[in-house]
Amino acid sequence: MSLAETALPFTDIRNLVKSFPGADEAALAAVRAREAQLTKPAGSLGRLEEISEWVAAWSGNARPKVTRPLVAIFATAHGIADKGVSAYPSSVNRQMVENFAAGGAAINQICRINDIGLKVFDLAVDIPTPAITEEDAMDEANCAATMAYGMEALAGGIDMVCLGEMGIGNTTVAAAVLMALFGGTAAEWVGRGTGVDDQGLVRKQAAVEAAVARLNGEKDPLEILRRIGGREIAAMAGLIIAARLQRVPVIVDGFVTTAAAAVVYAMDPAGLDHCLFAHVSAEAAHERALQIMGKTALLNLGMRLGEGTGAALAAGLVKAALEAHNSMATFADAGVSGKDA
Ligand SMILES: Cc1cc2ncn([C@H]3O[C@H](COP(=O)(O)O)[C@@H](O)[C@H]3O)c2cc1C
Ligand SMILES: O=C(O)c1cccnc1
Repeated sequence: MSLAETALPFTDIRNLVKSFPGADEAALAAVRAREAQLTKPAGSLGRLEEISEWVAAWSGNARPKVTRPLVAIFATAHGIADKGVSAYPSSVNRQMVENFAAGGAAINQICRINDIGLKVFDLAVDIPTPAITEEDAMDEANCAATMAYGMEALAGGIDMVCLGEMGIGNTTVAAAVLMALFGGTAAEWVGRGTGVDDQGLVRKQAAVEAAVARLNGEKDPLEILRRIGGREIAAMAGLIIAARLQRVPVIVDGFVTTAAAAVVYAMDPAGLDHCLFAHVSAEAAHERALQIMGKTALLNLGMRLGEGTGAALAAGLVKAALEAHNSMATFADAGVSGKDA
């Protein structure tokens, strides 16, 4: 299918968000009932128990399983990268796409060890979107088409999806989107990304301020995404929306993927209930975004890579949680004494 055929205008996307299903309460209750029977002290698997409940609630399976997990990496280029806001050049984007294909990136190793599929989606990786300090990144048709393209990552029976991205300059774009959505100052949203020096940080802050100023107070989340976002952020926002409708749990990675999630959150504060936040990135403002949305990340490993690496690590824990839930013996099966028996 061509992008033009799959393109949705923003009104259609708003309607999709309005039709979001809630949690599957029956599946959730079934998991809680089984959890209570398993041979361990009640609650002793901590957040692993919550993970089993979360997969059940959002996949609609009383015996939650993940058999086809995928890391979807959206790769693109940003005009803003030419303004000295990243420690690396945009040529890295295509080189990393080739590295993903050759199996040489960090994400390849984490996917292999956790038996997770990996697909890279090329969002015109050699054609940067205009610098958001000066021009809108996308027009509506393009932004909606890119969101629709992101939705296609669920094709082929994917039953859990991890968000990943590659796009030099995208921590600047993510900071601009988050500031426009949630307020605050550029200094509060900007961090060192790939490792910019102090002067780079000042340039980044100025770029975020200029991009947000261009919006003249625009608060519509899709307009913010279109005007000062980027293609990978649009595709990931689309994927989060499609996953909710198709009952596929989503694992959000770090700062950049959280900016995509924040667009959906701003449209519907319950719209991320099917998303697990994998880790707190070392990118300073990530924790701030999580706090605003009331999310508690699973891991804190000091990582600041992107590519979906944190999400893929969390996916390994999800698999472990589900294996424990589904394969442990019950007190009755194993003849183990229950509490105070
Ligand atoms: C070799 C390399 C591999 C990467 N993999 C992810 N990123 C990460 O760094 C970029 C964002 O940081 P900034 O906003 O500072 O450019 C994104 O491409 C992100 O995915 C990488 C960056 C580099 C250099
Ligand atoms: O947390 C992230 O997503 C991140 C941080 C630094 C560079 N790229 C991505």
